[in-house]
Parts: sequence; structure tokens; C-alpha cells
Amino acid sequence: MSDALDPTPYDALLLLSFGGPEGPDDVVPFLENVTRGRGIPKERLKEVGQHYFLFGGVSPINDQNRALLDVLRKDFAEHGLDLPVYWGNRNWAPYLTDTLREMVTDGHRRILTLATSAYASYSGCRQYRENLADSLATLRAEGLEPPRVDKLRHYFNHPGFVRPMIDGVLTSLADLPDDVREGAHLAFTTHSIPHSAADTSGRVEDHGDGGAYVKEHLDVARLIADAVREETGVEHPWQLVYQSRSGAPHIPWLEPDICDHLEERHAAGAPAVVMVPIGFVSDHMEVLYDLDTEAEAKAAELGLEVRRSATVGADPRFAAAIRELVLERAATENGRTVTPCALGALGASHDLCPVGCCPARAPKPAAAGVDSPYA
Ligand SMILES: CC1=C(CCC(=O)O)c2cc3nc(cc4[nH]c(cc5[nH]c(cc1n2)c(C)c5CCC(=O)O)c(CCC(=O)O)c4C)C(CCC(=O)O)=C3C
Ligand SMILES: [Fe+2]
Repeated sequence: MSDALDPTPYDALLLLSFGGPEGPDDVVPFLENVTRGRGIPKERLKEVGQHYFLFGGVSPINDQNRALLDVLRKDFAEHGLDLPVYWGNRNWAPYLTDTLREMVTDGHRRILTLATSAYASYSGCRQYRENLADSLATLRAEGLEPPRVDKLRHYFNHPGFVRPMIDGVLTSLADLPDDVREGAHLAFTTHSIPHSAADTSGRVEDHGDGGAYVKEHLDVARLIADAVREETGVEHPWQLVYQSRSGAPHIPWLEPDICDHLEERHAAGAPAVVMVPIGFVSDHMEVLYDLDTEAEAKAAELGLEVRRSATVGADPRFAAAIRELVLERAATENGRTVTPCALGALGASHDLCPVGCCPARAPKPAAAGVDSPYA
């Protein structure tokens, strides 16, 4: 026998992501998939379409996911973890339903899912679970026996997610001109969501006042700010801010927006700001457009020095973290007691979303939770 790592009961890993257009002709159908039935103003869709056209109609997210698949497969092979890795998306090819069908056809019955969203929220968690339930229902309607699908816990506070971001901030600080480095502020940024979605994010006991979504982001921001202070000996002022807002103007979403924040920091005398996109796992369009294009232009207009620190992307430490999370969950499923790995004040997130976690406005079946209609 070798000392191969044992992922049983799991027989495959599914990388589940958002999806994005791969060329100009894909942009409008992609946006229709994303916004089906969600009342996003037409003006906003036209604007978001333009962001994609600026980049040739290609979202960076697909190549990011391909890079992550490569590094995961390499890490698993190097560590003797025999677990095939598949990839499916919510909004564009390869579509989740097609990937799940392929997995079933290949004989997989116990699937563990890695979603490319690290935090609790309807958009980042339950919506993916609803997509899984929809796809399983489709397979059942086709006469296939649905596999059992579980989902890895939220990994926002896993060292393999946090440490690469700490290094990213240190690199961005080092890249600033000497005369502004010490006074630089840190703007930790994530996707804005409606107050109503934030306040009901996470478990019922986390609801209210920004919910688990805000608590989790604040915990990661504090961890990074503390580590940066320890490393540099400088206390950089920091704040959690938001970006990529959509929805009707009269509905409250999390604020301040990164661009307003840059203006406000500049007016308050900050010489430089490092934008730290802790809400994003890789360089999505939100990062390349909303930060690197729009926020950078705002900073240039203000004459404010800004840098944008790296997302985790395909960092080998992130791949190693996923391997550890897979083995941790496999051990738990096998009835072994494990100490889950997590930094910060909140502790490891739950394995199985409880009833009432990140509720939808209109209840729909969701897989991979306590209330899953699938075993
Ligand atoms: C919390 C969160 C994440 C992080 C978790 C995760 O990663 O899953 C995320 C990720 C992403 N969101 C993305 C794209 C879009 N999100 C939209 C709309 C919305 N997102 C929301 C929230 C989130 N979104 C919300 C509350 C809306 C409003 C309406 C709705 O509830 O649907 C729209 C519609 C137009 C617009 O309003 O912008 C688009 C095009 C892409 C792909 C980017 C690329 O191509 O690189 C990614 C990774
Ligand atoms: Fe989004």
C-alpha cells in the first residue's frame, strides 16, 4: 500500500463557478442568463455589456478557472490524492447540468463541490445550491439517478486563502512610491449586495446588521491588516468598502462604494490607497473593470496613488487549501473527529447549510444543505 490520501466517500470534485462570455456574440446571451427574472435595470445591463466589450467580449473568469483546474489537478497528483476534478458553471458553458450529466455517466455517485465564492450570501452560496438542485432535477427527469452532491464549507478564513492576499498587500505596498507608502490606507473591497440580502446572510443566528456576509469580510480584513502591521511595523488605516452595485437606486445596497471611498480618503489627506479585493477569488471582470479600470481612473483624476493587490487565483497555496478541505470533509463524513483549519475570530464555517441559511426571496429547492430534497 502507498500512503495515498483517501477522499472516500467522495469520488469526484466539481469546480462550480459563475461562467462568463468567451467572445462578443456571447455577451448578451450571458447577461440574459445571469439576470433572468431579477429585475436588473436595462441601463445597467447595457453598461455591464460594455465592460465585457472593452475586453473583446471575453470574461477573464474562464481562463482563471482553467488555471485553477490545472493547479488543483497538479496538487492532487503530487500528493497522491486520486480524485478527478470537473468544471461546471451557473451562467455559461461548460454548463453545470452538462458537467453533472458527464460525471454521472462516468460513474460518480458522491460529488464534492468547490464553489468559487468564499463567503456566505444568497448570491455566493444558496444560489449555487439552487442551481445544483435544478441540475439534479433535470438529470432525474432524463431518467438518470441523481448523485449525492455536497459542498465544501466557506473558506474565507482558511490560511490558504488569506495568506496569499497578505503577500499581495505587501507587494502592493512595496510597489508604492517611498514618500506615500507609510501613509497608505487599505481599502478591503467586495461585491455590494442589497442590505436585505446582507442582513439575512449566513445562519439564522447570524442575521441582522450585515449578517454573516459583513462579519466574514470584516474578519478577513482584520486578519490581513494585522498581518501587514506585524510585517511592516506600520499601522495602515483600513476600511471595508463595496463595489459593482446594480439594482434600482431606491433599494439600499452595502456602501460606501470604492470610488466614493477614494474621493473621501483623498479629501481626508490619505496619500495612497491599496485596494484589496478580498471578496473575489480571482481576477473577475469586477476586478479588471470596476477596480483596475473605473477606480483607477477615479484615482488618476484625484491625483491619488492607488495599487490593486492580487486575488488568490491559482496560487498553489490555495490548491493545497482545497486539498486539505476535501480531506477534512471526507474525514468528517467518515465519522472521524477533525479540527477544521481556520484563522480569525469566527471559526470554521458549517459543512452543511442549515435551514434558513441565506434565504431566497422566493423559496426554491436547494441541494447540499440540511433541507436538500436530494439524499
Ligand atoms: C456576492 C456576489 C458575488 C461573489 C460571489 C461569487 O463569486 O459568486 C458575485 C460574483 C460575480 N458576479 C458576476 C457577474 C455579474 N453579477 C451580476 C449581478 C449581481 N451579482 C451579485 C452578487 C455577487 N456577484 C448581485 C447581488 C447581483 C445583482 C443581481 C443578482 O442577484 O443577480 C451581473 C448582472 C449585471 C450587474 O448588475 O452587474 C453580472 C454580469 C461574476 C462574473 C464576472 C466575470 O465575468 O468575470 C462574478 C464572479
Ligand atoms: Fe455578481
